[in-house]
Amino acid sequence: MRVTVLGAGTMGAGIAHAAATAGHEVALRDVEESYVEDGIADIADTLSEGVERGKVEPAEREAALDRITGTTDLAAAADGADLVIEAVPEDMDLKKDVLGEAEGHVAADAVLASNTSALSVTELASALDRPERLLGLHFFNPVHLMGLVEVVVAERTDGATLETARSFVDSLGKTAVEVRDSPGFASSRLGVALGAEAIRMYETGVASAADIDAAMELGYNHPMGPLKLTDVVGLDVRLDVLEHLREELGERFRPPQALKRKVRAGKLGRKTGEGFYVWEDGEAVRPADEAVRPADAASPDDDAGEER
Ligand SMILES: NC(=O)c1ccc[n+]([C@@H]2O[C@H](COP(=O)([O-])OP(=O)(O)OC[C@H]3O[C@@H](n4cnc5c(N)ncnc54)[C@H](O)[C@@H]3O)[C@@H](O)[C@H]2O)c1
Repeated sequence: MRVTVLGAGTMGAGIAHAAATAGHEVALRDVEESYVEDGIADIADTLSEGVERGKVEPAEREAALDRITGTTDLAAAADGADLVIEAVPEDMDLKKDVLGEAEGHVAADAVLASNTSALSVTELASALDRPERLLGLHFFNPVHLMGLVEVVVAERTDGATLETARSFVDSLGKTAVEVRDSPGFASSRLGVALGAEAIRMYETGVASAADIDAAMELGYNHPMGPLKLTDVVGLDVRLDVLEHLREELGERFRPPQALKRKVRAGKLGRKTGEGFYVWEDGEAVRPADEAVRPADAASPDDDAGEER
């Protein structure tokens, strides 16, 4: 398959890596030459780590890199594409423009896909002449290690588009879950619901951060507890998702006060060195053990009058 990836950032480079490793010809496009080069350098580094760990044969690394062509030229990138996946920043207007422009360069039966985390794929499709050819392909970071892809079926996605997308996901050795286009899809909606409840338990003093996480890790075999995972994802990212889901789905997604307070204080988790844990060299070294303020100890249902 000829696959065009738009955006050579974290996710675009990861998707290009996964597709090339699976034997697809990949065109990777970004707006600046240096961004394209950085994306390809990241893929080369990740493949080198795989070789060092004995997971990737040196010849496989070379073959995968040979299958990737970097460019800033959209027409060249989209030429002959069977599948175009956009992984540009999470902005509705930008994504509509990028998909609309790409549609003008591909055959009528090419499939278009968005890696959006949360935007409505149905709304993205409204910008296209052939909305039935668009769906969501929601990859997870780091793409080369994560086994899941959410296949997001928009209102007008047709069967042939879905079939092509499913066989592409299969070819990557990943598992597709099919989700109707709805806020938070399946993964983010459930993930933030668990995270938000864990934060409410933390702020009302039900248990310490470490014990809440241990309950899920040891009692439910989650590889990482919900508070530590919130630190890894970024508290600001989680807050944005909760605010979006609250708007779309209602008050059960209201962000907890402790989350808002930490974000306001710049305690965004691993990337800033503190969230629910203190982080050093990418590792959680101890719980942040912040004193719980009396206001937080009130029932989370008592803060209906809070500012937003
Ligand atoms: N980072 C994650 O963990 C994650 C996980 C799942 C989904 N996503 C989604 O994937 C998308 C990309 O996220 P990211 O983290 O890779 O962002 P990023 O900022 O790392 O990369 C985005 C890239 O797109 C490029 N770009 C901007 N305009 C472009 C255009 N017109 N054509 C081509 N490239 C263009 C930028 O220069 C940048 O290199 C977002 O929609 C995000 O919500 C991110």
